[in-house]
Amino acid sequence: MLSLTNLESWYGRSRALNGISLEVPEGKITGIAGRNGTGKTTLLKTIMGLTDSAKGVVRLGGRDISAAPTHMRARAGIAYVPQGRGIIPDFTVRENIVMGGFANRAGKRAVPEIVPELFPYLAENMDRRGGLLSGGQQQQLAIARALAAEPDVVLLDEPNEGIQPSIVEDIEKVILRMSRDFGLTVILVEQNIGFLRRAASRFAMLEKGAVVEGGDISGLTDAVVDRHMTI
Ligand SMILES: Nc1ncnc2c1ncn2[C@@H]1O[C@H](COP(=O)(O)OP(=O)(O)OP(=O)(O)O)[C@@H](O)[C@H]1O
Repeated sequence: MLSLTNLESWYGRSRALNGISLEVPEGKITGIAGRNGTGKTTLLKTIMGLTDSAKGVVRLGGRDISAAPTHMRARAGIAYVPQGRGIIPDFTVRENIVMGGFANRAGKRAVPEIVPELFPYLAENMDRRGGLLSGGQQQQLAIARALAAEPDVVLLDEPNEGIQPSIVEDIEKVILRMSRDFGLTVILVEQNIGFLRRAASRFAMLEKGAVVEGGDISGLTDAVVDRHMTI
């Protein structure tokens, strides 16, 4: 279980999270929603220790990792798939995936066995340069790289943003399988409310760096969406 208590987070002197507390159930998908600029990405970055400074407590399986540097959080079992994917264009598909193995607790530096089943395109194009892949294929690559760490928790930041519709469905299936078949705990930042309702068991709606609504996914009603997401 990942548990966040009173998280505050800063970029320089500007505070972007204002005391977020969230219990993230194990093996389930927790959805994070909210308008642009409300702190969704910052929440994921703060869990990874990637903002300039932070306060509050991040616990993973009961262990307080709030003071741990990013690579130790990765080693503790949290993998981050950032918005914009962050793949290395000059590395091959294989090299990009294996890079994720730096945080593998069993010391494995390999393409996970599950990759061919989840991502047939990647399996068939292991020697292709990452930069030659389409946006959707790069998103798949970023997820495969996260899985190379064999994490317990995966943080996904708008995995379907800017991706051609034909691949969106494939990526959604993979996200669902992460929790249903592999028992991974997932935090999913997602603007597509339909997918959030299908995939997540719990949600948190953010406004100005704070949780304004949250709980069981059944509480993510049209009224809540209208109140906090329409512009
Ligand atoms: N690197 C940064 N330096 C300074 N301020 C930042 C930085 N990144 C984000 N912010 C600010 O922090 C606040 C939260 O931004 P964040 O990116 O977390 O929002 P978001 O909900 O993920 O938005 P989006 O949907 O646009 O990705 C915003 O006010 C934003 O301007």
